[in-house]
Amino acid sequence: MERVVLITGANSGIGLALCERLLTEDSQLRLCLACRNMQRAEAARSALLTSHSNAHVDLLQLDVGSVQSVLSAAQEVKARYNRIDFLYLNAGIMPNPQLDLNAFFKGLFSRNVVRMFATAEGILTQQDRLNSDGLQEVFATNLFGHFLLIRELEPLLSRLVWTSSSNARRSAFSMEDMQHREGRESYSSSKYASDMLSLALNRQKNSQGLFSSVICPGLVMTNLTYGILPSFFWTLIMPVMWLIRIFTNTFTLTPHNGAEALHWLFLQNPESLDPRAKYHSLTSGLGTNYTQPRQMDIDEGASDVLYSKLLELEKEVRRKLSEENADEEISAVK
Ligand SMILES: NC(=O)C1=CN([C@@H]2O[C@H](COP(=O)(O)OP(=O)(O)OC[C@H]3O[C@@H](n4cnc5c(N)ncnc54)[C@H](OP(=O)(O)O)[C@@H]3O)[C@@H](O)[C@H]2O)C=CC1
Ligand SMILES: CC(C)=CCC[C@@H](C)[C@H]1CC[C@H]2C3=C(CC[C@]12C)[C@@]1(C)CCC(=O)C[C@@H]1CC3
Repeated sequence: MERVVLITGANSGIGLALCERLLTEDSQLRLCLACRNMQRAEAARSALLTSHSNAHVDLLQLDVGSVQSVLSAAQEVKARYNRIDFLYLNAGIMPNPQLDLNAFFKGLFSRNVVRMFATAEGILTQQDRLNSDGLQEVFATNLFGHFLLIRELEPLLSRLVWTSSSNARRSAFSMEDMQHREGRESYSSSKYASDMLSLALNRQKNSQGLFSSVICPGLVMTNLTYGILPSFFWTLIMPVMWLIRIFTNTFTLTPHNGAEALHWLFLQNPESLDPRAKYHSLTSGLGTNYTQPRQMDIDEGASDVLYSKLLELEKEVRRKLSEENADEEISAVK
């Protein structure tokens, strides 16, 4: 039977590499690339069809950072498919990243140097802003848009896979400020929230046959990392990065390597997976790829609280949207 796989943020980086890997694994697959920019989505589709000429590759317009776009895209998915075998929640942003060079050089000479290279703990901040739905942009894109998509498509779904990060950190997240309006680590906070949400979804939905997993792709050269340092600089320090890889294995560096855990999960029986584990894509010093589960630092109770808060926010945004639509209808009649 033809399996249907929907991937958000599939037009570049890790998402596009995953598409390549999945088509190599199963040429009968129906892939749906859910992207906000249709020109880039078309280019990704053409690239995939060049290497897999008989592949079934569909495109879907989806801006996960916009409530209206998620709701419209979900309607379109329901009209097109009667089930989604895998939903990869991969789209993500890190706007205006700032590297704290002082902390970086201090970290280089500390006991935590390996941890710093693996997680970027203490050396990276971002500047977030409100989007047109009145939500924090990073929260809306990396977490809430995906949550809404899951809620809309729930009856069609069986497997969810989140592209999280080693940068997800408990101390960056606050339940009182889940959108991270106050701090400067919105990326870390949103990724920690996705880890929590995955656990909560497993607790609430496994009995109904829905399973969620989280992965970390390692440090990968993509548009996201080129936003932190320019691509020529990364190319310049590539020999140093290969050296660091010997000590951490988290410097996967290429999108193909970064997609290792996403691909590996595609081959696993969901019941054999650990809901409290994050599955890491790792690459050894000799260039061998493998997947390793590592326990996440999460409370089950807190994950349930986050789930309830997201349901509340969902109600609020739906109410706001229907009020706005009603206002528009009234002014159209006038
Ligand atoms: N690169 C790395 O080292 C790491 C990356 N990650 C995670 O991996 C995931 C993929 O990122 P990566 O491949 O690195 O970076 P890219 O920037 O190459 O890919 C991000 C993808 O997400 C899409 N996207 C962004 N915002 C939206 C939106 N509002 N609606 C729909 N699609 C959107 C982008 O589309 P567009 O082209 O339109 O911008 C792009 O296709 C992210 O979740 C990221 O946080 C995690 C750990 C490390
Ligand atoms: C010599 C050398 C390799 C310098 C690079 C220093 C930093 C720019 C990187 C060190 C750890 C990196 C890292 C990320 C970005 C780049 C670093 C801060 C991520 C935050 C990218 C996105 C993620 O989701 C996790 C990554 C963790 C490690």
